[in-house]
Amino acid sequence: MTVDNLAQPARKHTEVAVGVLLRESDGALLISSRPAGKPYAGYWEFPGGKLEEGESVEQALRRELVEELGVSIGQAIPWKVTEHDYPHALVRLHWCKVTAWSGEFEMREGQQMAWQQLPLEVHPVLPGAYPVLQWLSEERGLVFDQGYYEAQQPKP
Ligand SMILES: Nc1nc2c([nH]c(=O)n2[C@@H]2O[C@H](COP(=O)(O)OP(=O)(O)OP(=O)(O)O)[C@@H](O)[C@H]2O)c(=O)[nH]1
Repeated sequence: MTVDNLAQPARKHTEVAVGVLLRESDGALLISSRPAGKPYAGYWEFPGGKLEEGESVEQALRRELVEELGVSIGQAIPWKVTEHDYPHALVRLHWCKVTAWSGEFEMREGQQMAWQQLPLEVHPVLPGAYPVLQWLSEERGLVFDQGYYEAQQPKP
């Protein structure tokens, strides 16, 4: 262990379950805007949220999608795990694919949602979602251009 490690306790990860909802008819993906009052309000992201005490990723995702969008998901298929270090939190994102759900979409937190093809037309996109856009692009034989999304970030 280095002196740095002793001086600065490791930041604790915030575990987050995130759903990539894929529409069967055309492969469109669901993206939603972060509600007012949260960090990065107005940024577009994949729906999901933090795990609560004792919850599995699938349980948290199921709960969050009811709370945010009013839909009940079928199976959450674990896909990948990423980490992102934001000024407000060090997050570990558990990405799941979801291809089945029931219920009508309702924006229960005053957010917006959009079914999108790649590259996304909505902006700005939360940087923590870039890796997923890259994997989805690769799966579809498309080029992922991070610069396209970075250019749409608000200027400081
Ligand atoms: N839902 C979601 N969160 C993401 C994505 N990418 C990403 O970095 N994150 C980060 O993961 C964390 C998720 O927290 P959240 O604020 O959405 O969770 P929550 O609904 O449980 O929030 P709250 O209980 O604090 O209101 C945030 O730090 C957010 O910046 C994404 O694509 N979707």
